[in-house]
Amino acid sequence: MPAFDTGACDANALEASAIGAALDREGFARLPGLLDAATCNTLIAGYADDRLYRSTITMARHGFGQGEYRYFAYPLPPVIARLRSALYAPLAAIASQWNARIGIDQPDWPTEHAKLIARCAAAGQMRPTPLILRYRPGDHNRLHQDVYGDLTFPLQVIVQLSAPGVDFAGGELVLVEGRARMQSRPIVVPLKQGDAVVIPVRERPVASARGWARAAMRHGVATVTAGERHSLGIIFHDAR
Ligand SMILES: O=C(O)CCC(=O)C(=O)O
Ligand SMILES: [Fe+2]
Repeated sequence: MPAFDTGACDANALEASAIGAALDREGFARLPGLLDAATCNTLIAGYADDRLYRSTITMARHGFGQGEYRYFAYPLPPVIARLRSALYAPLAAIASQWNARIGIDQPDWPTEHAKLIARCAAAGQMRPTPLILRYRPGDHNRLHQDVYGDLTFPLQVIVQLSAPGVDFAGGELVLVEGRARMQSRPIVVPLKQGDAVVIPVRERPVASARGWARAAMRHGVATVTAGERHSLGIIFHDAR
């Protein structure tokens, strides 16, 4: 079993107010250097270890794009379990603020991740959603939203595990923002190895002339043109 508990996450990166401000300004918030290179490489090496996963998805079979991803099984590798609960706290504060602005999803969000998981279980959502993705040349991820049941926590995190320009080329993370009566806006998120990004799962509040409006958000990955790209997805709600 790889040594998953070596990676520390940078607590300074987890300021709710800074993350919230970046989301408001750009539609995403980068968390630079969330994982060190050794932890990224250990997670990549773990892609081959069947014992870590509950299922493997061939994206082309479902019209999701081309490539493969694997959902981690419970218990999650310690570094992922720690990241999921450490990241949740500041994001729950932002999610509650978004509720006040545009009233999405739940009336309130628990402050601890374990309580969100209990709420998911009560709604019949009991399967873990953190996943690792693997893209090879020609692979890509079509624009989508990671909704896994009625209970959808509105923010998620993606970690770039491979080194762009070294391990792979192409494969840019792309967000598309849709607003009423406007053309869609493309957003490319620049990420280095170990960087993470916080993105809205389905929508986010945007300031408009008449108060807060909703912007619909989808994300995907452009075609990988060379090498191999791995990423880690941390979704906070569990799946049906
Ligand atoms: O590979 C990526 O960067 C995107 C992964 C993704 O869609 C997700 O984590 O939800
Ligand atoms: Fe996704």
